[in-house]
Amino acid sequence: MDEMMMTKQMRRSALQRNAYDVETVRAMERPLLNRGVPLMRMAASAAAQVTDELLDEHDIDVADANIVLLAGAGDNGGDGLYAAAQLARAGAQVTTIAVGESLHIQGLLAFTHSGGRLLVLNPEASIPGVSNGFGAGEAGERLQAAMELVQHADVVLDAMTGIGVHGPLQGPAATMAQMLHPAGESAKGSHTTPCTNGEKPFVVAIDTPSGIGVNDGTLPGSYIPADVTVMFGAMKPCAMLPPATFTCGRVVLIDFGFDITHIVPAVSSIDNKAGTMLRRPKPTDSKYSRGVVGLITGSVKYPGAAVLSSTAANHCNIGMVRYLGPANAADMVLRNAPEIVTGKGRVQAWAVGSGVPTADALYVIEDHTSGRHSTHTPDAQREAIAALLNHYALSDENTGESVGNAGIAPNRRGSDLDCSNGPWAMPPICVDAGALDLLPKRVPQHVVITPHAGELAALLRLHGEQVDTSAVTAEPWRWAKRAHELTGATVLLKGAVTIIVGDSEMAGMAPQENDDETEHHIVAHKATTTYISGSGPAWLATAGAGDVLAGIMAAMLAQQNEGQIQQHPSLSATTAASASYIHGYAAGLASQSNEQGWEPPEIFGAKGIRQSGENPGHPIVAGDVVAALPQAIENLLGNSHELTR
Ligand SMILES: NC(=O)C1=CN([C@@H]2O[C@H](COP(=O)(O)OP(=O)(O)OC[C@H]3O[C@@H](n4cnc5c(N)ncnc54)[C@H](O)[C@@H]3O)[C@@H](O)[C@H]2O)[C@@H](O)CC1
Ligand SMILES: [K+]
Repeated sequence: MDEMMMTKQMRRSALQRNAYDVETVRAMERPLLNRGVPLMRMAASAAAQVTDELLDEHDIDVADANIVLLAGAGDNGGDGLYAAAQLARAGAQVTTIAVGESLHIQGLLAFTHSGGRLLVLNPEASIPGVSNGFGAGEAGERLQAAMELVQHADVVLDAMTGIGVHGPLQGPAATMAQMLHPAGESAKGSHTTPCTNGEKPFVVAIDTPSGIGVNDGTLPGSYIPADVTVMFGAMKPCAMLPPATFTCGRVVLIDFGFDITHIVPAVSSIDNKAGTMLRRPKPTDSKYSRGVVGLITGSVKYPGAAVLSSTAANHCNIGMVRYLGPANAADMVLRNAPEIVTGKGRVQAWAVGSGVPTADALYVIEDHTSGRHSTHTPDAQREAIAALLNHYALSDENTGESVGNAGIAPNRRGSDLDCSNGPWAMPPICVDAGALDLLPKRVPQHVVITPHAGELAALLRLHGEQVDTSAVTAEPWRWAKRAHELTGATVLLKGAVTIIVGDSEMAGMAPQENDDETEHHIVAHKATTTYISGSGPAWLATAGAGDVLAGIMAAMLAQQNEGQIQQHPSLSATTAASASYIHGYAAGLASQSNEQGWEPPEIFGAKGIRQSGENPGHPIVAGDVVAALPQAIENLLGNSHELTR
C-alpha cells in the first residue's frame, strides 16, 4: 500500500472511530472558513445527494418526490435550505416549514429561486419577502397545514437545530418534533421499517437529529429520530453515545478535511484496535507467561456463573485459569473444563463477583427460605472477595495530594509511584455484579468495574449520589464519568452501546508551576478517556452474557505485559473496551448476525464501506458466545484493520 493510500485509510478510520465535542468542531471549522472553503454548500450538496440516493433505493424518482424541509433560524437551517434548493432543481416538490424567527438569508434566496414553497409557523417571525405577523388562530391553521404536509411527505429533511442547539427544543420546533415522534415511542427501531405510504416519511437529519444533546448524547426533550443522519466534518458525541446514538439511524459522514491530527476526541470507539490488545503467543511462552486468570465468581446459588466466567476466560487467549469458589461450583467448572485449576496461586488478573449475590440479595434469600426475620449470613465468596478487594483500597496517602476531587490518578511518569507494593502492585481486577458493593471507596484505575445501569446507580448511591436506574439510563455517560471520578476505577457501563470511562494518558500529569489557567483546565478536562463499544447484536441480551464478559475481561487484563496496566494510565480503559468489543464480536459470530449496537459511520463518497444489517441472525445463549471466542480471536488477531464477519 503506498503512503498516500495508507494516509487516506488511516484518516477515514480515525473519522469513523472518533467524535469531537462542539467547541472542538467549531475550532476545526474555523481555519477552513477563513480560507473561504464553502462548507455550507458542500454540506448541503452532500445532504441532497444522500436524500436522492435514499429515494432511489426505495424506487421513488426525485422528480416525483414530496419533500418537506423543517428549517430553523441558524446555519443548520441554511444547510437545509441549500439542500432543499438542489432537490427542488432536480424536480422534487419541496416545501420549507420555518420553525424559527428567521431563516438563513442566502439559503432562503437559493431556495425560493429554485421554486420551493415556504410556510412560516412562528407568529413572531421576521422573514424577508414573506408577510409577517399573524394571530393565534392563523398560527393554529398553519400548524395544521404543516402537519398535513409532513404526513404526505416522502422525506422530511430535519434542519431545525444542529450543533447550536441549547437545551430541550422550544416553540414550533418542539411542536413539530412531537408531531413526528410522539413522546414514549422508543428511539431505536421506530424507523427501522420506514414507510412512505402516508404513515411515516423518511427522515434525513441535517448534521444531527434536532433536539438531541449533541455533546452529551442525552435526549433532553422532544426530538426527531432519523433514518439517515448526514453529519458534517466529524462525528459529534451524540453519534456514539446512548441514548442519542439510537436516534441517528444510519450516519453518513461528510469529510470536510478537518485537521484531526493531535486533536483529542471526546469519545472513541475501540473497533478494530481491539485485535491489537490480544497477545500473540511466542515460541518461548509458557502457560504462565501467556497470563493466568484468577476467578472468584459463582456461588452455591448461582454456580452457572462460575462455569460461564471460567470457560470464557479459558477460551480467551491465556495460559491458565484458577477458580476459587464453593464445591458445587468448582465441580461444575471442572466438569466443563478439566484444565481449569481450583485453588490459590499467582495470577496476572482477577475477575470477582459474577454470580455472587449482593448483600441485599443474601438478606432476601435468607428471609425467604427461613420464613423468619434474620440478618444475612456472611457468604464465603463475598468474604474472599472483600479480603482481596481490601488490597486495592487507596488511602489518602497513596491517592496523592494531586487527586483532590478531580479523580486524577497520581503521577505515574516520575518516580513518585512505588509499584512494588500496595494497591498499585496488585494485579488488574474486574469487579462485577455481587462484588460491586464491596468496592473500596477509592481504588487505582487498574480496577475495572462492569456494572449495568441498575448496579451503577446502586454504587453511586453508596457514594452519596441520589440517582436511580432510569437516571443512569438517561445520562449514562455523565454517570459513568462520575463513578470514575468518585472511585478512581475504570468504569465499563454495560448496554447495547457500552460506555467505558477511565484515565487518559494525560491523567496525573500535574500542570507545571508556570502553566497558565487555560492549560491547567485542558489537562484536567482531558484526564479521562471515553470509549464506546457496540459490536454485539441484540441477541447478546441473554442470561449469563455478563458472566462471560467478566471472564473475557480478566483474560484481556491478564495477557497485557505484566505491570504495564498499572504504569500506563489509559491501558485499563483500552483493554476494557477491547474485552467488550471481543464479547460483542463473538456474539455476532455465534448468532450469525451482522447487526451491531453501534456501527461506524459511512464516509460520504468512499466506495465499498457501506455497512448493512442484512443478516439478522438467530438467538444464542451465553455459552454460544464462549464457543465462538477462538474464531473471534483468530479473526481479530489476523485482521486488525479490516474486519469481516
Ligand atoms: N460553522 C459553519 O461554517 C458550518 C456550519 N454548519 C451547520 O451549521 C450548524 C450550526 O449552526 P448554528 O451555530 O447557527 O446553530 P444551529 O443552526 O444548529 O442552531 C441554532 C438555531 O437553533 C435555535 N435553537 C437553539 N436551541 C433551540 C431550542 N432548544 N429550541 C428551539 N430552537 C433552538 C436557535 O434559536 C438558532 O436559530 C451545524 O450544525 C451545521 O449544520 C455547516 O453548514 C458546515 C459549516
Ligand atoms: K438537524
